[in-house]
Amino acid sequence: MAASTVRTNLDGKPLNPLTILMIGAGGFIGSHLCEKILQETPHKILALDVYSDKIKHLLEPESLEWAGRIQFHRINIKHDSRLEGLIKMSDLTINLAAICTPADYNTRPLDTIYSNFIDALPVVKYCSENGKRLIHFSTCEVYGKTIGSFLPKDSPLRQDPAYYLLKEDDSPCIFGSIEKQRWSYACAKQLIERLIYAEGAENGLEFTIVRPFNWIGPRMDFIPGIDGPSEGVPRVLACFSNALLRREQLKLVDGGESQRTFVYIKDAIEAVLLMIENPDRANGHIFNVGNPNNEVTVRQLAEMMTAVYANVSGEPALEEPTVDVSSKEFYGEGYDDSDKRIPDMTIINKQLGWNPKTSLWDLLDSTLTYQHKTYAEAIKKVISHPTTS
Ligand SMILES: NC(=O)c1ccc[n+]([C@@H]2O[C@H](COP(=O)([O-])OP(=O)(O)OC[C@H]3O[C@@H](n4cnc5c(N)ncnc54)[C@H](O)[C@@H]3O)[C@@H](O)[C@H]2O)c1
Ligand SMILES: O=c1ccn([C@@H]2O[C@H](COP(=O)(O)OP(=O)(O)O[C@H]3OC[C@](O)(CO)[C@H]3O)[C@@H](O)[C@H]2O)c(=O)[nH]1
Repeated sequence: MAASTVRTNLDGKPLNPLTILMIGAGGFIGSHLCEKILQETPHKILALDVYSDKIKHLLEPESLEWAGRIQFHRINIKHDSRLEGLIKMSDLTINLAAICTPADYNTRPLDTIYSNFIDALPVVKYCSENGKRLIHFSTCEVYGKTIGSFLPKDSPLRQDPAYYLLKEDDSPCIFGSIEKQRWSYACAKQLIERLIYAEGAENGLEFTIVRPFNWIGPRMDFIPGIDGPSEGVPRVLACFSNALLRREQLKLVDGGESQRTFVYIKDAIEAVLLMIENPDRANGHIFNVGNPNNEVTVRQLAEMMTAVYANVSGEPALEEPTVDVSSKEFYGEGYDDSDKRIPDMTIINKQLGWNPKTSLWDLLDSTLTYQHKTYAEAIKKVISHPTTS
């Protein structure tokens, strides 16, 4: 961006360049947010993470366009005394750090709870004590299951939005029993939301809470055996991409009946930038960020990805592209699922005027084009020389 352009917020007020501490900057969302901020704003980023692979293109000295506006700090927030100093140096802290892959929730519940609750505590505390603004990333999973999921399958009430639409200020949070450890993540996220809300109410913390609804796009997670562990289980986009790249069947957990709404990462990042630059409109709010128009069952997602990938790669799809697996077999004991996730958009529309733009077909097309370009050759090599991987 041209240094001389005066950037204004939604109310036409000029914006001063901010220093932003981004915790978890090296992850999927963090990498896109860093890119957006560096390309389109004058703000500075203190990028904190234990990994930097996904933002190395932004850190290389050749990227002179934004040299000096991003600084990487390899820090684990679990145990590092530098955290408070970095929060003090910044105008705003954005906390993205988390264990947030469902395969971990029931198999590593302690790590999941520590990561999503205990490790976030000092971040909230230091922001509150030092009068610093916080944007905290929660999740759509705090809603858990819909009210409608408890109705008989053929009940007409299931079609009524009152029984499924997820509203920030209205919907209850409905989790399964304690032995369903799937909900360890959602419960930890809910408690940190409540703590942040209470810090706002009792101590005046300026906060915004983001509830992402299945943001997807390039750089999400990893492809097992290529840039992540061979036995690792990433989120569904990467699981299905991995199967397509390897010409294997896509696994549908419990029949692939669960429903999700997917939003393109680049649309969603626009919403976060509006929150960053419009504190008067964003502070004290919890925002659903998703695309209610992009709802599919997981089975439909698999079918769409199969069709899009055949187009992108030029290779015909398998005759039987999917296979059913039980959740116990795929995720192990203690897995459970959200049945349906449609975000109500009233609050984000009213406060920030944000709407998602990209259709599911278009976002899958650009994402699978990226997956094919990035991984197809590496997968071919691994398949032809399995022992050298
Ligand atoms: N992607 C989505 O659709 C989605 C949906 C719901 C919620 N979220 C939330 O958004 C946030 C970011 O998600 P993402 O998809 O980018 O995940 P991600 O795993 O790609 O990114 C998280 C980053 O945090 C870092 N991190 C974790 N623990 C850390 C620690 N102790 N110290 C320093 N860094 C640490 C990781 O190394 C990683 O780079 C998470 O809080 C997640 O719960 C994301
Ligand atoms: O190979 C697979 C992998 C997954 N599924 C099913 O797809 C559904 C979605 O799974 P996934 O994207 O991995 O995760 P969730 O949507 O359940 O949870 C995420 O939502 C937001 C977030 O908080 C962070 O991203 C995270 O918790 C699900 O039904 C799987 O069972 C499949 O069939 N095959």
